Amino acid sequence: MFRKLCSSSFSRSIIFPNKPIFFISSRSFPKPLRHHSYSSLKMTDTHIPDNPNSSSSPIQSPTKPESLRSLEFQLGSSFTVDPIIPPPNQIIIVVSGPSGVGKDAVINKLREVRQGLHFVVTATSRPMRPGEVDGKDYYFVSRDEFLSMVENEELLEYALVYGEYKGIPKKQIQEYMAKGEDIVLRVDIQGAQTLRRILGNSAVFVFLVAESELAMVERLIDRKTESQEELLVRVATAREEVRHLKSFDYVVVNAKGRLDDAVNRVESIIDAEKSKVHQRIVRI
Ligand SMILES: Nc1ncnc2c1ncn2[C@@H]1O[C@H](COP(=O)(O)OP(=O)(O)OP(=O)(O)O)[C@@H](O)[C@H]1O
Repeated sequence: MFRKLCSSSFSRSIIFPNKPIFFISSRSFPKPLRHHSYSSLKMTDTHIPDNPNSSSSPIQSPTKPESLRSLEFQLGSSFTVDPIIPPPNQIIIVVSGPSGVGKDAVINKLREVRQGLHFVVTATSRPMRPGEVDGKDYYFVSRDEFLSMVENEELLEYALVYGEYKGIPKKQIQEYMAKGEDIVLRVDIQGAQTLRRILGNSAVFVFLVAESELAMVERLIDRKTESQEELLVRVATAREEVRHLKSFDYVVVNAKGRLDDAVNRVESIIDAEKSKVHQRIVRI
């Protein structure tokens, strides 16, 4: 019996909780047929028109516009193409980790593979390294210029790192967020700690680690940008810095030869943040 109801002309009638039953006509707007509520309806109450040829004639189902009109009529409002949820908020993602774990390498790759991100260019008083470009890798400024930026409160945060100043220009973040872009900040652990105090939970903090201490030290040696004394300071500092992991939201392992995996992981974090029901709200 039930199968007969479903497969016969019954399928042309629409049953809706607490709403009248309609028959869909291809020509006219649906009119109420009976005033049954769904809960009071019994199978035996249902109007099943006799159709002796039901096995041979094709089932006539309502067209899509008819079905939509009928649903709108019963619900008492039209369907709109407006998004069901608002677009996700822009995020600030802070990528940090000890010296030599591959922060620059991960960020440079992320820049290649992901649209809609603005990578904040940090201002620094340190001299340019071979191959670095002013305005791309850093804004290279003199010590005096840097200190005047501090005085004018142009920096979100700044620090003295290995004897040189580094700071994040506020204006750059505000400008790109206004354009709808997400912001990526690349900072050392000290900078991340300060940013956590300033931004709280409004930003996403990612801690990059190498697969082992040895791997990290080898990467620094291979990079050939530090003297032996500088290497000693960086490696000793890195040992201490791993203890700050707990104040981060995510950790990503950047293993030797697996840079793409680390970048994919960072992308997944961005996607997860964008899918959150309770979005972070950035306040600068
Ligand atoms: N997954 C990886 N596999 C192999 N080498 C890597 C990987 N990631 C980074 N490197 C290399 O390790 C070295 C250190 O990386 P990078 O300069 O990106 O580190 P960093 O965290 O930005 O360091 P710092 O904080 O000192 O600037 C670079 O020579 C880089 O090319």
